[in-house]
Amino acid sequence: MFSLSPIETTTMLEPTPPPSSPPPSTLKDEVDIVIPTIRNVDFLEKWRAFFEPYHLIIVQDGDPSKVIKVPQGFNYELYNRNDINRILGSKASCISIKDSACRCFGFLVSKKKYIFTIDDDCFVAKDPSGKDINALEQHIKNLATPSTPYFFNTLYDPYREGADFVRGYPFSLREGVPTAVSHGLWLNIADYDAPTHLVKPLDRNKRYVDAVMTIPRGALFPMSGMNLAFNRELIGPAMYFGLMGDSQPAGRYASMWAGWCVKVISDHLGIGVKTGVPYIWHSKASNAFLNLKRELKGIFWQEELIPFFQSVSLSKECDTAQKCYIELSKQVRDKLGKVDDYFNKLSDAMVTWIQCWDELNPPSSQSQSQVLSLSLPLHDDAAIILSNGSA
Ligand SMILES: O=c1ccn([C@@H]2O[C@H](COP(=O)(O)OP(=O)(O)O[C@H]3O[C@@H](CO)[C@H](O)[C@H]3O)[C@@H](O)[C@H]2O)c(=O)[nH]1
Ligand SMILES: [Mn+2]
Repeated sequence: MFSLSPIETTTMLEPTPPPSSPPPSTLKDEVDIVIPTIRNVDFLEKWRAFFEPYHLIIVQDGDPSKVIKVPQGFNYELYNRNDINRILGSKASCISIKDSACRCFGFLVSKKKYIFTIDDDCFVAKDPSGKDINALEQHIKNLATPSTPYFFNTLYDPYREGADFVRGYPFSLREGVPTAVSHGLWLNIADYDAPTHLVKPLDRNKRYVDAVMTIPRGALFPMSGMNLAFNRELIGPAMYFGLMGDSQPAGRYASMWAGWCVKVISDHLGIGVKTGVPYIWHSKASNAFLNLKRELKGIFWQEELIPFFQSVSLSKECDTAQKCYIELSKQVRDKLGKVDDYFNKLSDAMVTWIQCWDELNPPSSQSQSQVLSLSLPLHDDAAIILSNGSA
């Protein structure tokens, strides 16, 4: 068994004026904010009004002897590489080094229902009216309301204020399904790949689209870890960010890999993935030339990975995210191992990740719901799709 003892846990050091609208106490106890960092986390000062009531899990990448300065008044745990090695032992090899993928260690050690993960160069954005966007609050709203993966609502998220299901939307599908993931977006520097950044270095995203939509069942999407929230109890075991960075052939595909696994598993379990608001302000692009080197293999591999994920089918016995993930890891080895030996290693790392997950989150502590047996009054078409078990 692992023993968790982060090198630093701080409590509120000095009374600070409460944020304008403090979260309900229950909610504050249901969310961990996970931040991967290889620098300081001064950016938290800009988020204080929204983040201070919450617990932070800071995953320090790079040199563990470097002291990461955290602004006073935040309640946080900080884990560096020494902690990861101490807590996971030989299994620590599944947590990437020198890549933002290390953030998934924070998902592993959290005990909360919801995770919000954000990069340390992401700041509070303003909506078109000039109001600061409380990204965390919007993510929780997205996660707390159902998704509609089986039938697209053209007025987008029907559960948002001022919206609803449009005419022709089957009433048998209006209950929706639980939401596993809320994928937020970015103003200023969008999460582009290196080639796009290289050819469009001056591109800045100024377009604020006030919409949230469920990504339809069967559709994949390129998940970014920059501004992301999820229900840890529903899909946490599938949120592994893979083997990236140091001594790995690819980098900067961590969140995409996780997103493809999460989406096929969410489709199988009958839970939803939303994308859209909230926006954050992404302040800087990392070095596009270095990123091109890191991404190169991934750019070629993804042309083989997408057909693989589009063809994934999971057995009916897979009624939890863990079981789905283990079955998926076998398919990765069988079908992607021939693309590159890296995928055999990744398949093993997926199994190691689940072992870590189960050891740090023993079933008694997990209120992970078994697959949501689709008790929905399903429309015939959707029922037919489901009975084929096709993703
Ligand atoms: O070796 C590293 C490098 C970075 N980090 C931390 O990860 C995030 C993202 O880093 P950064 O903002 O420098 O890179 P971006 O290109 O803007 O990030 C996007 O690409 C993905 C990188 O793989 C990332 O998920 C996307 O958001 C920061 O918090 C860095 O401090 C790290 O931990 N280790
Ligand atoms: Mn960034």
